[in-house]
Amino acid sequence: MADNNTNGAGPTGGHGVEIHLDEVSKRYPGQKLAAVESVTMTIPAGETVVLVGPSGSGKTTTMRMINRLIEPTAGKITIGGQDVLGLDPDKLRREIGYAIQQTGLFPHMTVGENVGMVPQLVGWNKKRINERVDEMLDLVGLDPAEYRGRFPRQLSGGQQQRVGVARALAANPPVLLMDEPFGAVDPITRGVLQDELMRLQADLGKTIVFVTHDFDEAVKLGDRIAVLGERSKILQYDTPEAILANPADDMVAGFVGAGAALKQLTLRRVREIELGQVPTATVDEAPSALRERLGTRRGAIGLVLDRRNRPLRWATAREAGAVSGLERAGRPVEDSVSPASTLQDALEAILTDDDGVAVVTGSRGEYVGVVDIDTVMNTIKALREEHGADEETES
Ligand SMILES: Nc1ncnc2c1ncn2[C@@H]1O[C@H](COP(=O)(O)OP(=O)(O)OP(=O)(O)O)[C@@H](O)[C@H]1O
Repeated sequence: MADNNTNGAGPTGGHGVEIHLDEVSKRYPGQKLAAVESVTMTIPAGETVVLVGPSGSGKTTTMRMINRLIEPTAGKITIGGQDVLGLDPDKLRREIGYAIQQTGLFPHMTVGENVGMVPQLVGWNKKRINERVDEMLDLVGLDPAEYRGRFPRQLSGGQQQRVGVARALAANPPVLLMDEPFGAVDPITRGVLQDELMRLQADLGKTIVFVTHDFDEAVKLGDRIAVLGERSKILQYDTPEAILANPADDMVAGFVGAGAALKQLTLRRVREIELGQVPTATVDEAPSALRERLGTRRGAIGLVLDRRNRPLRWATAREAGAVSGLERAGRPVEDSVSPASTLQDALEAILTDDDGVAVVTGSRGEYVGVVDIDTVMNTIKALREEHGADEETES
């Protein structure tokens, strides 16, 4: 918004800009205590920052002051260096995408008219609006021909949320404010919508401020999370990894909830850790070859690979010794994970494997390495150390 996009940006416009809150407060008329008290934070350009905190902590109030749906009582807010209090509020709001749980769609307007509303307000011509509407509906996974002419009540909850996101993005704003946008849909649809938002954001690079009271949603979507306490006091503002590894205090720990260590595993990919290796042999080799590579270590297992290096079977030295051909040795490899899998997926595979090992395969299904429980435990430990958790407990 700062620079070039006042009439709706072209394809390269609309990239995120920094938002800065400087000692921003809000006291509602007639209230003794402020709803938001002296919040200072910087939301970096192009990042998704999630505000989480208990009900009534002031998340929505804080967010709505950014587009001046609520006027701050004190403090300063800048977007891309521009002081928002110096801007015309209507113009400001057209340049900031806004998506909310209740979708805010106008019931008497079609999906197309809802999505095209802001572009129309800022004066785009009809052709450009129509093209943009179709492009946006496509982007959020709704077939324009089918949905453009429908009314909101003719859509499912998840589809309405998609339209809400399409509308928020229509004028290509650099900043997107999202207030529990997926709060009203079932958990499966919610997961799908979260994935879609992440995919969109990877391409669009907006600055997104996202409010939720669901910490898992915050971990999934946030580049950073601000955990807010009463009156929007910032209890911790950091990456999901850092907050999970080392919550700043008991309040944050309580909010993070049980299973913080397990949640960390959703943030790490198999490709980021050092894989283990097991002895291998191809099906064409003699069983003795695998037996020799496995040596005499008890419980050691190896992999039989096919001619294209894809894992076929797990076998111990003894199992290799009991067959005339490796294609029948041991037991089949049931499952594998990829370098892009999360460590949580890997842990799942480890726990369901008889020998507690997950095999990792590359894009052509070829053997790359293995992950076992020790690797996963060491990763959790390293994460804790990286984020200073141990120093803290010692001091
Ligand atoms: N219009 C208003 N007038 C007076 N008080 C208000 C108004 N809007 C919000 N509040 C109060 O301000 C505080 C913060 O509310 P806010 O909606 O920002 O919290 P929140 O963290 O978004 O909560 P939730 O998760 O329940 O939506 C609450 O104590 C609320 O009662």
